Amino acid sequence: MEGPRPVVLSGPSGAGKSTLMKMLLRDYVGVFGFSVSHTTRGPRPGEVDGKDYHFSNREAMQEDIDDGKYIENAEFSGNLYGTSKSSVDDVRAKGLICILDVEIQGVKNIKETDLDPIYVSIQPPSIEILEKRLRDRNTETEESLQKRLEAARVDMELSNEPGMFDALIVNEDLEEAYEKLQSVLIEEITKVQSTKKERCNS
Ligand SMILES: Nc1ncnc2c1ncn2[C@@H]1O[C@H](COP(=O)(O)OP(=O)(O)OP(=O)(O)O)[C@@H](O)[C@H]1O
Ligand SMILES: Nc1nc2c(ncn2[C@@H]2O[C@H](COP(=O)(O)O)[C@@H](O)[C@H]2O)c(=O)[nH]1
Repeated sequence: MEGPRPVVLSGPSGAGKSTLMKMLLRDYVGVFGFSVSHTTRGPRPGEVDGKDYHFSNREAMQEDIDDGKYIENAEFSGNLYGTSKSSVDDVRAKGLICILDVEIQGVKNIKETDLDPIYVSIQPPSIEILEKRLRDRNTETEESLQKRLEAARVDMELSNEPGMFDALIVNEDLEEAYEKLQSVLIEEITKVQSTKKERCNS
């Protein structure tokens, strides 16, 4: 498909991916679009079906995975997560930079496809700070928090492998991390903004 390159945002749960992505969507209306994933985990308070996730069940998701409707899928902390082809196509068809928020197995799976995104890893300053952020977010049970911290340790190691990511951003100060993220994506942002301007002027 023609158009701007998608962006894969990855990194440990609690590192700040959603926070940074929401900042991009807020500041660049008509430039970015979020690929809404499917998951078997239950919604958190305030999460909206079809906006934050397509909340599903394992049987339905597995059937669609088997039917080839997903670009990638992975098991994370006891739940199934996946990116459907239609979620990405819907965003790309509008000429927007499609943002995919996926864990590390999803990154590896996407590398086997022809999507050709920009790969960005958002990392916490330390595992201790990550734990504090996850606890303060108040979304996890002790069991799921421990699973996420274990997955975070694996992620923090794998993310440093050469060639895994185009950019690694440590999210210590939020504004500084956001500045870095914008600078990594500036070429694609400018492309979309120029196309929009040309359309307005013609
Ligand atoms: N730079 C920062 N300093 C302090 N707190 C932060 C920072 N960035 C994000 N947070 C907070 O940390 C928590 C985790 O952030 P967020 O939910 O964006 O992480 P995430 O990577 O999207 O997690 P998940 O993968 O579980 O969805 C949130 O409560 C958020 O407000
Ligand atoms: N491989 C995929 N990973 C995904 C997808 N959507 C989200 N995620 C990742 O799951 C964890 C947990 O998310 P949470 O919302 O339960 O906190 C996080 O690391 C996300 O990046 C997906 O479609 N595929």
